[in-house]
Amino acid sequence: MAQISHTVHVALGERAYDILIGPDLLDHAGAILGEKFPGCRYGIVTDTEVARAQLPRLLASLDKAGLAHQTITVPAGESTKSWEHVQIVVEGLLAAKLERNDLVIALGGGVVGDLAGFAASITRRGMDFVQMPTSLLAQVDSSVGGKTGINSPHGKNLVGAFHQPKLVLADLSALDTLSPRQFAAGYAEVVKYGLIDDPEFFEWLEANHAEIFAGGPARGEAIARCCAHKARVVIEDERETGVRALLNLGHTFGHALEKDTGYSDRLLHGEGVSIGMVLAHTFSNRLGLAPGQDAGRVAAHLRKSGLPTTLADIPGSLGSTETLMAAIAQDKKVSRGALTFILTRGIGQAFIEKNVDPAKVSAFLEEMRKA
Ligand SMILES: NC(=O)c1ccc[n+]([C@@H]2O[C@H](COP(=O)([O-])OP(=O)(O)OC[C@H]3O[C@@H](n4cnc5c(N)ncnc54)[C@H](O)[C@@H]3O)[C@@H](O)[C@H]2O)c1
Ligand SMILES: O=C(O)C(=O)C[C@@H](O)[C@H](O)[C@H](O)COP(=O)(O)O
Ligand SMILES: [Zn+2]
Repeated sequence: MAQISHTVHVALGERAYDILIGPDLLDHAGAILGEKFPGCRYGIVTDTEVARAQLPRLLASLDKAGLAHQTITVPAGESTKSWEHVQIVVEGLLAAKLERNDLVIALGGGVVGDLAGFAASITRRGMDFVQMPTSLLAQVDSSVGGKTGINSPHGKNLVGAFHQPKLVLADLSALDTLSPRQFAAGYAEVVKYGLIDDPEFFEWLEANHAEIFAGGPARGEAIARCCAHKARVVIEDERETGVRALLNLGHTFGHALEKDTGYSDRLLHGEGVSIGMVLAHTFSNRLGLAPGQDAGRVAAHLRKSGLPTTLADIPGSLGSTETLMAAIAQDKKVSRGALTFILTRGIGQAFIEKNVDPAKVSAFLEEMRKA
């Protein structure tokens, strides 16, 4: 029997699903899927590193349950979120003769989840999929909420679809093979939930982050709290017409930096979010909205967790401020040409600010480059 330590329900009417969290879910995935989706065959999408570290557990459990499956393996890393790999995944699903009512499994981090989810959304005009997140980032954020897609040379996540999974299985023991740098990157998105509107959670993280990193019971609790937070927001605003934009705290800056560094190992998504959240707090302070000590406290906690917090922490040289501003101008929150930022009045008091003056953003970035 699978041990399920937490269940979070995402109540989206006919698109509702559960997030199951537990220590050994990949070993029981076959039994869980066989009962929930009788008769289905499975197209597993994973990357080279996860294929080595975690795929054998999933394959063994599907075989034990007698479920038919084919695996499509893509290269690990952010550059795999590309048109080229959408084509490879879609053609792989078709070559495996998976039918519209079969299921795609995304086994991996956010890259595999976003890519496989998008491929599922367009294959045979829409196949269902199951998220099996194996990175901390994917367990607390990307596997939940239905944003899928790829990057473009024009910007981050500019191509995609809203496509909710049918089920999320978050196996806590999968995190045992994740590198410390990747774990820390995922932790930035954990901190994000506290900074948006839950100052008590941020305080709890300050007190418990060592146990979360060490793999104690606080880890599962943190993951469940993040999923519950994200589920609440997604239920209220599935397609980001309003409050869901709060989940983008730190991302306008972060995405521009990811594009500038070529979607490479120079800056992981969570690292960009870490720097972006510090910039969002500091910018809010410069605009007279938030106390300076809050930005300092946020930066101190992220730094203590092994994350970069300043532009100078990014290895190599950055493009010009104009280049960064051009990337920011392609952000999906831009409306009628006006910039939207998630700003804050302090820890746990984020808000959506429309019509932010680009000249102020540009001057702020100039200041931060010299800091
Ligand atoms: N859809 C959303 O709502 C959403 C939310 C947040 C982030 N994202 C996206 O998610 C992506 C980042 O996700 P990520 O941080 O998981 O990156 P990732 O998918 O690249 O995974 C990180 C690295 O860790 C490896 N890995 C993953 N699980 C492992 C395991 N258990 N053992 C060993 N290695 C493992 C992967 O192979 C990869 O090299 C970005 O593209 C970001 O834009 C999407
Ligand atoms: O789910 C959301 O909504 C988020 O904004 C979560 C983010 O952590 C995530 O990085 C998301 O992919 C960013 O969305 P985007 O719309 O700015 O591409
Ligand atoms: Zn993110």
